[in-house]
Amino acid sequence: MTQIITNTIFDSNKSDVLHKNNKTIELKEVSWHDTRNDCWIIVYDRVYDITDFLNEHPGGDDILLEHAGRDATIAFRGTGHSAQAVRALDKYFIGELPLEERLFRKPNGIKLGNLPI
Ligand code: HEM
Repeated sequence: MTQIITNTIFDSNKSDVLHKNNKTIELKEVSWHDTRNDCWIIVYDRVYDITDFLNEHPGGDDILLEHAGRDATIAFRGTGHSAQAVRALDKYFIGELPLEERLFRKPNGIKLGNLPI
C-alpha cells in the first residue's frame, strides 16, 4: 500500500476525523494478526503492520510480540520513544480503528492533558 501520512500521532488538530482514503480496520481484525509472521499493533488508534520491523526494533522483537494483535499505545509511550521512533511508525501504517472503537482520537473525547490529576 502506498500511503503518505503527514500528521504525527500527537497531532491533535487532525485527530478528530477519519482521514480521506484511510482504511478502517476493526479491533477484531487486528487481533487475528498476532504472530511473528503476521504482526499488527495499534498505537493511538492507528494500526501498524510491523511484521517486517520485528527484527529491526532496537528494543527487540519479544516486547513487540507481547503486543501482537493488540493496543501498544501505553507501552510505546511509556518507554519514551524518540521523535525519530514516532516518525518510523508511518512506514508501517495500514489503517485506523473505526470511531466507535477508538480510545484516543475521537470527537469530543477526553484529552488526557485536561484531566485534573
Ligand atoms: C512500531 C512500533 C515501534 C517502533 C517504530 C519503535 C521504534 C523504536 C526505536 C527507533 C527505538 C530506538 C530508540 C528511540 O529512537 O526511541 C526503540 C527503542 C525501544 N523500544 Fe521501540 N518501537 C516500537 C514499539 C515498541 C513497543 C510496543 C515497545 C514496548 C514496550 C517498545 C520498546 C522499546 C524499548 C524498551 C526500547 C529501548 C531499547 C534500548 O535502548 O535498549 N517499542 N524503539
